[in-house]
Amino acid sequence: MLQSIHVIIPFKAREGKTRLSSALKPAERRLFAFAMLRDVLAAVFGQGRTTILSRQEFRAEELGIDVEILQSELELNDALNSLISHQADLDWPADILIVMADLPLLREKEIRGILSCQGDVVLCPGRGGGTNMILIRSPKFRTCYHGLSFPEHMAYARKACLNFSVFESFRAGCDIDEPQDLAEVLLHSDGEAKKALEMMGFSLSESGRSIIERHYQKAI
Ligand SMILES: Nc1nc2c(ncn2[C@@H]2O[C@H](COP(=O)(O)OP(=O)(O)OP(=O)(O)O)[C@@H](O)[C@H]2O)c(=O)[nH]1
Ligand SMILES: C[C@H](OP(=O)(O)O)C(=O)O
Repeated sequence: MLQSIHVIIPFKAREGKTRLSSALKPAERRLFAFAMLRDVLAAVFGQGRTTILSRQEFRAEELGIDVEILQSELELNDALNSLISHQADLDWPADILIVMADLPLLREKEIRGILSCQGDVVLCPGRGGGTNMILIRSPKFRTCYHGLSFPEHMAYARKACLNFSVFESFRAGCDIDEPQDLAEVLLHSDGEAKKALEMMGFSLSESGRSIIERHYQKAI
């Protein structure tokens, strides 16, 4: 029988996506972060219990989707590892799939893809050495996000004598961190994040000087 899955989506409702500051104002970054979160929620829909692990409180109406929200002021790893420890204390009723909230290119196909991989742990690398998704089947695993987390997660699994595999995917590997990443949203997605960028005046460039350009700055 297939093990059930508990999807956990870490999210910062405020002060997030600061690396986009040169392209988006604070209110635009918040709007865009919520739009990317909606795209991720659409990709994981139907896979199992889903929890948004939010650093800050936010009104469910702002998201506009009925989903469990767990607010924790703990740092990312402390919050996640507390949830993993709790799952272990409950004799592991479900595997845990951690999916970052800044993956707007994600589709159900990538979620099915990581779930089909073997191993006590399945790691999905992001660009620049990060880890965009982690499927955890063992209560012995703990996260070590930030910096070069992908090699650090592999090292952790080895040290804990856990079998791990790597799920490589263009879409799942495309986390939106820097202004140049915004082009990927316009090029490869049709979801809420793309609509948000277009509403804010972004489009693919016809000039060839840059991939995207901004025709206007609509007050939001
Ligand atoms: N719950 C929670 N989520 C976090 C935390 N830090 C990052 N995240 C989320 O994890 C995902 C990937 O993290 P980052 O790419 O570093 O996101 P970020 O911190 O908003 O980006 P920068 O400010 O540009 O570093 C994003 O969806 C964030 O919302 C945290 O401390 N707590
Ligand atoms: C959370 C962090 O995201 P990044 O800062 O690499 O985008 C990571 O993947 O370790």
